[in-house]
Amino acid sequence: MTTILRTWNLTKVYQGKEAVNNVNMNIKQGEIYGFLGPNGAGKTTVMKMITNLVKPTAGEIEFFGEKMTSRSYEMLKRMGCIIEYPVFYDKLTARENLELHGEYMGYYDPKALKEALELVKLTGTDKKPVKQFSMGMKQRLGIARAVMTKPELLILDEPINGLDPLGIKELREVFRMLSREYGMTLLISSHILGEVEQIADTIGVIRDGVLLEEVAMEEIRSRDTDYIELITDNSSKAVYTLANTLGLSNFKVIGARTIRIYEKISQLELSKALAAADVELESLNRKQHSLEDYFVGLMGGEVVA
Ligand SMILES: Nc1ncnc2c1ncn2[C@@H]1O[C@H](COP(=O)(O)OP(=O)(O)OP(=O)(O)O)[C@@H](O)[C@H]1O
Repeated sequence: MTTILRTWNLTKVYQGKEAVNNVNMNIKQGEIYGFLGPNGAGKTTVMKMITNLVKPTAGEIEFFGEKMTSRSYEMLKRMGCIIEYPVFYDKLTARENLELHGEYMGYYDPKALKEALELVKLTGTDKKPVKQFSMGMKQRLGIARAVMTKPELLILDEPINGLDPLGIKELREVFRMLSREYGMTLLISSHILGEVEQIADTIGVIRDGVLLEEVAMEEIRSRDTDYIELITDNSSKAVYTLANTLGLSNFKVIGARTIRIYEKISQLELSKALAAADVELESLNRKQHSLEDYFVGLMGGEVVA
């Protein structure tokens, strides 16, 4: 898959403090990239640098293999974005707002406008002034505006903030449609793991301005295995004897007395092996190494699961 956006040691210093610190990000064409991190982690700042709203202190951004500068206007036209929250002319209707945007962008295509409104299910309400819109409708109108010009990369900063469960569900469907049917690449930030997990193909985890991990969801899911943890009252040698007696192939010895077994064993097998290896158990725990454990651990508990 082609990498369409890449950052190299992207850094932003505000008043002597690094808000973003040497971030190397890789976003592939057609994927949904979930940008996960607690409040103040640096997500918005990264997105602002990508969209040329903030100048990087150091580092580079490459879009479709070309280095971006503050004058890369043509490249910026290939991106759509909603950073922080979408702002409209409140007294104008939804349609008028989109028309104005089209004019401003030098892009006016009534068919694209109609399609964008349909996509976010606002067709019937396009003649209402935006001031009568709910938060969710404004968010959807913002998306219609961003996708109307058919960007290749859509950047959305915490798009589900302030939405009710139905609004969140509808928006999730819009994201999936944009990705699957339109082949659009999406960069979506959130501090809610559950949200990112449901839609992202790749997750980038940021904390204190540092990108801690960038990993495909598929890979994370394959790590998502159950295990049994046995703590014995013997030495590590006894732990290995136990593993041998059980004929284990997928296990890990952790510390001197603990063994994690990643395969299914019956209670009977275990009792027999314990007796044969002359090992006594101090405790046995069945654990699930879940996505939640993984991310909450990574974020130091600062992310909402
Ligand atoms: N204009 C600015 N001047 C000074 N500091 C700033 C500025 N913008 C952001 N920061 C600081 O940079 C850090 C990263 O902020 P940023 O808004 O990028 O985080 P975030 O992950 O998007 O969080 P949130 O979800 O709360 O917006 C924070 O410590 C923030 O206070």
